[in-house]
Amino acid sequence: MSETFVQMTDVGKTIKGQIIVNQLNLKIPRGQVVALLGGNGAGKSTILRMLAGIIQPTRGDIRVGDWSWKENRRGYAELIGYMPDDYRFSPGLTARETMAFWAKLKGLTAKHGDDMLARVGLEHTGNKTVSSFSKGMRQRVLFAQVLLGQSPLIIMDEPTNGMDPYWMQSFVEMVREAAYRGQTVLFSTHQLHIAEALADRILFLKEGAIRFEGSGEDIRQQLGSSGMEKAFDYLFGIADGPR
Ligand SMILES: Nc1ncnc2c1ncn2[C@@H]1O[C@H](COP(=O)(O)OP(=O)(O)OP(=O)(O)O)[C@@H](O)[C@H]1O
Repeated sequence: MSETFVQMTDVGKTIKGQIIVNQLNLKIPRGQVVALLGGNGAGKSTILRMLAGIIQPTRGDIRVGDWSWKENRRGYAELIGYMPDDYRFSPGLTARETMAFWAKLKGLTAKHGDDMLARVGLEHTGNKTVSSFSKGMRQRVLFAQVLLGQSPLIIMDEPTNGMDPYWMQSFVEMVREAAYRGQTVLFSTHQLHIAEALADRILFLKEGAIRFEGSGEDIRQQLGSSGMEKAFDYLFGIADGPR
């Protein structure tokens, strides 16, 4: 797991004069699962959106595989599956129609869409409109979408938001399988146990910068059994930081 697949070099994002992301440097090897943690407004979604090519950095460079977005937008986009944190589904479309649409965009058949819907346990509700689904069910549709086409890089913004414990566990297993197949995964979460269960590497963000990082094991070794909570307390300024 040594080949760098994602590289962010001196990446910054300023919006309306406010620095949102500050000189971010990050290398992610192929097949690594990385969790982004941080309080509200820490910059997680902004970083994920820049990586997904939805917004552009104000400065610095982002490369995924052989491409940067500036050099080859199409080549770059083809490497990426993105699960946004808020997605407005087309009101009249069923889950199957929605998946068929996304499958077509990726050059796949409607059958691929159906198969993926079954993987997230929604085969029996596929003919209902997605707008009638609960939050957790909508998240599972979005997760099915991100798994379509086995993109080399999967980017997910708070993917387990609203998922019940059973589907959180299934989510963890499916993401692990994806990483085992060599897909690289970057996701944000507020759920410390999901980050610990899933990520090879956890990045703690504050004010658009990485303040602390390591594996779940590293964090426990440095900070004891409640290491994740301690690191989080540090982020919120409640305790002294990890040294
Ligand atoms: N388009 C925008 N216009 C103005 N400010 C923005 C814009 N996008 C992001 N911001 C600001 O950037 C900061 C980081 O936002 P971001 O959504 O990246 O945080 P986050 O870590 O994902 O937060 P949360 O955990 O609440 O989802 C916030 O202060 C936010 O208000």
